[in-house]
Amino acid sequence: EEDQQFRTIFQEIAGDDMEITANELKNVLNRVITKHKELNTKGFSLESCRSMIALMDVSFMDGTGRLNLQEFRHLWNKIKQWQGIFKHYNADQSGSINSYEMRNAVNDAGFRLNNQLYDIITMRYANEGMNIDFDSFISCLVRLEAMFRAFQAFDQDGDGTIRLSVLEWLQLTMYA
Ligand SMILES: O=C(O)/C(S)=C/c1c[nH]c2cc(Br)ccc12
Ligand SMILES: [Ca+2]
Repeated sequence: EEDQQFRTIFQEIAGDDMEITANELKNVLNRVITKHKELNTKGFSLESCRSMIALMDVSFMDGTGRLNLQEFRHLWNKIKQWQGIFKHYNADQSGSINSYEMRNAVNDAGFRLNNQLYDIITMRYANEGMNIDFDSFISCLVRLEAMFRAFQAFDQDGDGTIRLSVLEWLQLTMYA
């Protein structure tokens, strides 16, 4: 039942081609965002939406440049889960969280990183005040989760290491 409802939403956004483009994703995410004033964000840029689609492509191994139902459902459920974590740390409704809260939020999202990675995330996603706004927060977690999934997809024997030629490496890093 809930799945049918979701399929209907997807169909409405995707249109007859049954695939969601970056522009369609931007429209639907920003429409939802306007209903959540406490997120205090201007919404996702087209560039962030392109990146989210590429990351779903990479982690679902189907480079279509658009979201099919499976990819959209995964992304939608992840954003829904992660926005809840963001709201928990955005108690003052400032619309951003600091690097210490980010470390806890990343942990709450189920990721176990090392100090160097937390610093890298702050450097890459925080603003000059060392705070991370909602869209940066979501963009960071979408990338983190997609890169974990892509590694697991490459690590067939599960030994924790992967072998990539330079061109395979470039395909991954240039697209995602
Ligand atoms: O506050 C809630 O109960 C829900 S269901 C929030 C959201 C559920 N999906 C979302 C996507 C974006 Br973008 C922003 C907020 C939400
Ligand atoms: Ca795709």
